[in-house]
Amino acid sequence: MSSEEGLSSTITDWLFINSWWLLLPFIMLLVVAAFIVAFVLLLYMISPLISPKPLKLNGAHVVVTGGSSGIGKSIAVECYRQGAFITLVARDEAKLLQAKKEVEKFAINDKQVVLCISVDVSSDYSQVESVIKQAQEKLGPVDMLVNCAGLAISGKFEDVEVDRFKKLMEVNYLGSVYPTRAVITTMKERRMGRIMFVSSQAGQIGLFGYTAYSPSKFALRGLAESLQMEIKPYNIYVTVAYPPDTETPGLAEENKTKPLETKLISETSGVCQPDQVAKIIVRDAVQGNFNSSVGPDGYMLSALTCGMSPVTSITEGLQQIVTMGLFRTIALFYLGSFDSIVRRCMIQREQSKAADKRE
Ligand SMILES: NC(=O)C1=CN([C@@H]2O[C@H](COP(=O)(O)OP(=O)(O)OC[C@H]3O[C@@H](n4cnc5c(N)ncnc54)[C@H](OP(=O)(O)O)[C@@H]3O)[C@@H](O)[C@H]2O)C=CC1
Ligand SMILES: CCCCCCCCCCCCCCCC(=O)[C@@H](N)CO
Repeated sequence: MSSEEGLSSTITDWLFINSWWLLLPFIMLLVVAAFIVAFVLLLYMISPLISPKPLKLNGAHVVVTGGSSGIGKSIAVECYRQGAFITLVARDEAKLLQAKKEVEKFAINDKQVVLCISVDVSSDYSQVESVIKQAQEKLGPVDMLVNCAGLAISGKFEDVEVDRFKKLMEVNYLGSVYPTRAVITTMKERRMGRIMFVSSQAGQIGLFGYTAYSPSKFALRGLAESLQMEIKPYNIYVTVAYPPDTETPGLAEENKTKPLETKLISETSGVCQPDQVAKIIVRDAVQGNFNSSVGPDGYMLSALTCGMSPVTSITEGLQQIVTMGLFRTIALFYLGSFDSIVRRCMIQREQSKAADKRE
């Protein structure tokens, strides 16, 4: 008996099986597992090649549209706290000045400046272009553009005035295209920059009451994906943020006319504070992440709706691969519960209408 046969018979004796061939499936499984581990390790080794270098906010020029209120103002504060120079863009001058004072409280050195510019980002491209030019002359080329100016209107499809559909596309979509168009050439020349679009969880999923709002936020994703493919070789990174309901003057205004269904469905992912949302968004933009989500529901929604969006870290890609099926399963339950909210509200409405008639 050769020593090899001796070894295999020892193993087979030990495992109480009569032929080592029976071990073959396990050996194959081990080999496959080893390959997967090696593949993942290799991916991590090349990950510095695909992840962008973080942007230094200290001394950078950050333009925030919609920076006079809510999420935009919190983003401005967060960047200012990290040493950035800020240009706030919005229409109302009084609100701009008030916001400037609030942001200035968070200075970390005496060189920092907050500039205010009053313009409607959605109406006339040449106006937007000229104010961005002014801002660049005063504070230098834009390192990061935050497109946060936006408006939310909710209501049943037939209740929303027809002109509101156009208005929302103008402010939420074109109002992001114009400032981006005004900074992109300089960014490409400098081969650096960050562009952020503030979409919404309602830009990842269409919901009752958001027939006018959701499309304007979905549009940003299409813009962001296309633009990112064009400008990645120029070292410019795009981030799309998908916040849930956030306690801002904008949300208070929207809530005045929000259908009950929309309220109940939105409650699923709760209400956030603007400072908390801003911290996450700014961190993701600095790191150059394409996707920025808030909270566990936000995380699941983003993994589930990643589609063909660019991937900015190996971990993110692996998480998407592993979790997608599971999250779709969970999503089916959510969808079922949303449908039942809508059905219950309809029945209730009809009952109260019938009661009104009887009186
Ligand atoms: N709050 C929320 O629940 C959520 C909000 N979002 C999105 O985040 C963004 C900010 O929302 P939020 O902070 O609630 O909004 P706010 O209403 O609190 O602030 C909106 C800001 O945008 C400015 N703005 C509006 N229209 C224009 C315009 N045409 N041109 C220039 N500036 C304009 C406003 O200033 P002025 O009116 O003076 O121009 C203000 O500074 C929006 O895009 C919104 O859709 C996304 C998810 C959740
Ligand atoms: C695995 C699947 C998980 C699914 C979770 C689904 C959660 C849906 C909640 C959607 C909330 C929409 C908030 C819109 C906020 C907004 O943009 C306006 N408030 C602006 O003012």
